[in-house]
Amino acid sequence: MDDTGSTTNKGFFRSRKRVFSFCLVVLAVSFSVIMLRGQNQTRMYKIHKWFDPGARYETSNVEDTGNDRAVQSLDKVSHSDGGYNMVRSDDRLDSMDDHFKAIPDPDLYLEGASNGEAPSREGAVNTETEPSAPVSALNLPIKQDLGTEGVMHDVKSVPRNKYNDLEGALYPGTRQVPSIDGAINTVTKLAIQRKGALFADSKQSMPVVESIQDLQKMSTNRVPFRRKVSVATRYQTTESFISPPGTTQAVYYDICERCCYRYTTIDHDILKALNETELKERGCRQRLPDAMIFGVKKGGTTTLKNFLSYHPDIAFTQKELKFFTSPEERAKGMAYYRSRMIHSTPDQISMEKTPAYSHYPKVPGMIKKVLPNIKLIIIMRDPVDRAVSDFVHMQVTIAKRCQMKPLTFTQTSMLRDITIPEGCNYSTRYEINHTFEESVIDSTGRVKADSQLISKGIYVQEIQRYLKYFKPAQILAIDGETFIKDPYPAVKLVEQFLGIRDYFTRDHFYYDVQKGFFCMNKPIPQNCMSPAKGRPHPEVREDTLQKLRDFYRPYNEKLRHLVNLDLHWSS
Ligand SMILES: Nc1ncnc2c1ncn2[C@@H]1O[C@H](COP(=O)(O)OS(=O)(=O)O)[C@@H](OP(=O)(O)O)[C@H]1O
Repeated sequence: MDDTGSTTNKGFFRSRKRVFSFCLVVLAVSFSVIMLRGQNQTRMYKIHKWFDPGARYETSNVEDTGNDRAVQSLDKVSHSDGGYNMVRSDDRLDSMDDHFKAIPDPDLYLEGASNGEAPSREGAVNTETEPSAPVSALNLPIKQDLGTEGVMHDVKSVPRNKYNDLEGALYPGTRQVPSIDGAINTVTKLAIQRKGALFADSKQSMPVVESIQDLQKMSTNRVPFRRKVSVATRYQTTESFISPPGTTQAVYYDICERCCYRYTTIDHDILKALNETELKERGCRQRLPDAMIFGVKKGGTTTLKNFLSYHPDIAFTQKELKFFTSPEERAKGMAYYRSRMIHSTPDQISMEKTPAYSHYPKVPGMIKKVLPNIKLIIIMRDPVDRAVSDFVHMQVTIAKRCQMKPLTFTQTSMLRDITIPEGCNYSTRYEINHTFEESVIDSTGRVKADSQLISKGIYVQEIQRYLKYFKPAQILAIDGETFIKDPYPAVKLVEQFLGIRDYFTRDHFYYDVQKGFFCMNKPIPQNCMSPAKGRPHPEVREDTLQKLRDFYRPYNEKLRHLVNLDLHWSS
């Protein structure tokens, strides 16, 4: 044995230096082989993740494009008569901008093309041709049986008059919330027991809630109470602790190691971007959306977005980008659109949500041109509830625009007591009047089918427009009413649909009696939507409700067949 310890090739290995160099070369070669294999495996993972029935990625496409799936897909699509060809081009984003120039502005539909008039109800329904397949043959990938999940429950009306801001205080009326029996599931009970006590807000002199029994009693007796988060509660984060949840300052949770942002609470802007260095380290880039929530307005889109934002495999752009509905935004081009997206890691799905995308007829065609493989999610609720919710939303918006803030609770309890200044009602198509009834029923007693409060509830038409461009398997429809009563099955369905990790568990969610809705308990405890979501609704006259139900019935019936969902509100 020589001084290298080797028994072979004495000539070559006669010095330690040569042995060391040899080892270095071997190491370098092995490392390269491992890296190459690793890359291939990543590609395979992506293919597996995205190749489900209906997705239109091709193996070569995915391998070529690597991590930047959506952006690269732009250069492989060009339109020809009757279809989409795969072509190559170098000026990918710019070339796609040309597509927009050829497409009429979607706003023309809603604001009226030349005479300022919106199309009639018939016109609206027939603006687009019917999808090529008969409606009954379409089978969207959602067949939910959400009733078996354990926390489905009856709904009861309980008073909700405890809001004291403009967002939440319009009406002291009633709202539908789940009954306590069904709502408090085991997980919530445990959470409450673990916390020991919930405290009443001293200002409102509401009772203290100390046990699950107290909670049940109060709910049965319809006693309002507020929860105060204990100031002593701290959560382990790698960030320095700023302030506890429930206070006005945001707390940042650096608990998603592979994300490009820190989490904060739903009341605040819930994702906070990392700094430049951190973004680089984690391979973060802005990417065009792989998936989006495209509707419907007031369907529960924000709650779904917020919940999904906490999934480590999803990077959800928080702001509604409204790119496809705004000519000004589109004029800025695709590179600009991408620059508005949140940073995502190569393994994350990049998402945005703009509910208006479902309501503008030309939008599906535009999306198809630039994002042909996108996965689309629509969440729909009873169109009658949607209309009331939209009415309240519009009143708040008008009030804000007219600088009527701040208003006290009594002032806002009924907007009919407030004189909206001339020129304040900026949206004539909505025809927002003092009462809901005046806004949706005309002087002859008929439903105002042209009003956007009404037309935005014709979901079957909206989905059909998307089905002209996208395969059914690219669209996931969620029943927003079921989602309100229990969000868990819906988020599981989304995970499945997107092909991402099985992350959410039941104990991510709990029913918050004070809020009257489900909130998140994980990864951030007691994380509810802001008062702008779940506003009290006005009482609506029974005959108005009946007219609206009659109006929507045929559309809902068609919708039920189309999406293959058991929509309890459809008949
Ligand atoms: N968990 C939870 N918490 C609070 N609110 C919830 C929740 N789940 C669904 N919702 C319902 O979401 C409705 C608002 O819908 P959107 O977020 O789509 O509205 S918007 O179009 O973005 O303005 C909102 O409508 P309103 O009740 O009229 O405010 C809620 O009913």
